[in-house]
Amino acid sequence: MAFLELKNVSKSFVSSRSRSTSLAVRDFDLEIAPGEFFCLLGPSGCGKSTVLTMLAGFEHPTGGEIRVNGQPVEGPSKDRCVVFQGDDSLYPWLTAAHNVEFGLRMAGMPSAERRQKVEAALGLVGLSGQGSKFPAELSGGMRQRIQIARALVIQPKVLLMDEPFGALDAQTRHVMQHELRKIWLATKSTVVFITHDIDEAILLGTRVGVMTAGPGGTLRDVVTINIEGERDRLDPAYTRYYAEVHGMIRDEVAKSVRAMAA
Ligand SMILES: Nc1ncnc2c1ncn2[C@@H]1O[C@H](COP(=O)(O)OP(=O)(O)OP(=O)(O)O)[C@@H](O)[C@H]1O
Repeated sequence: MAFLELKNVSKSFVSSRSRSTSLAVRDFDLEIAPGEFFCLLGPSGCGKSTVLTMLAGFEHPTGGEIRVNGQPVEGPSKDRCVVFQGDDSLYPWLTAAHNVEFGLRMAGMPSAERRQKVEAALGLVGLSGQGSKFPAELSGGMRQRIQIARALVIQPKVLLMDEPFGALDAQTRHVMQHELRKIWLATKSTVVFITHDIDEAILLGTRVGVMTAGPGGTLRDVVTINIEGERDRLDPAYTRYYAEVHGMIRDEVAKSVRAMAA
């Protein structure tokens, strides 16, 4: 059963200065089942973030249709939570726990229930006992985990993540990938995850979608990653998937280089 559906979706932007139109995404068709972890890869500028912002309801398709649980997406919803790259969106004047709690407070949840949920969310991201610290007292990786906890605590039906680990150093990134995989195995939320990193996509995704080069990228192929449980870069299956996806990305990058040179 499809939970997220993108049917023949296109998106054009009109420049406010020149009034010219540029195509960001074209004829994008995809169905995502509940509980999937779908990773979207593609060359820079192919339209990955545009797909995500349309799923979030921040932008509207100029063609086609997007449905979540059978309902057309008409705008943002608390059922679809977005985590962006970096940690700029935390409130610096609130503690980590109060940042995580913010959405629950806005929803009017009683304080005892809020505290319990915040503690559980901090535990899920490996930050139990760190709730009284302010963002400035935490490392970049910890701040990013607070962002993820803030999204998880409201138990959204869909978690939309746009390169959430893009700004982290390699070591922290590996730790965060491992933790996100564990969180997803425990919660089985529906996740759409944008990344540039083939390794990250294969470590995390149940399926990996590869987009064609932009401008006006579309979905080229989807690879199902059949590796259960924790994933390991030394697993021969990992290497096979890596080679398959890498081949597709290499072709697409070569096409975009040729198009730029023409
Ligand atoms: N708000 C906007 N207004 C005008 N053009 C936009 C807007 N957002 C995106 N674009 C254009 O749409 C195209 C796709 O951009 P998008 O950010 O979705 O690509 P991407 O695959 O996420 O890129 P990257 O991997 O570099 O982050 C680009 O040509 C970009 O300039």
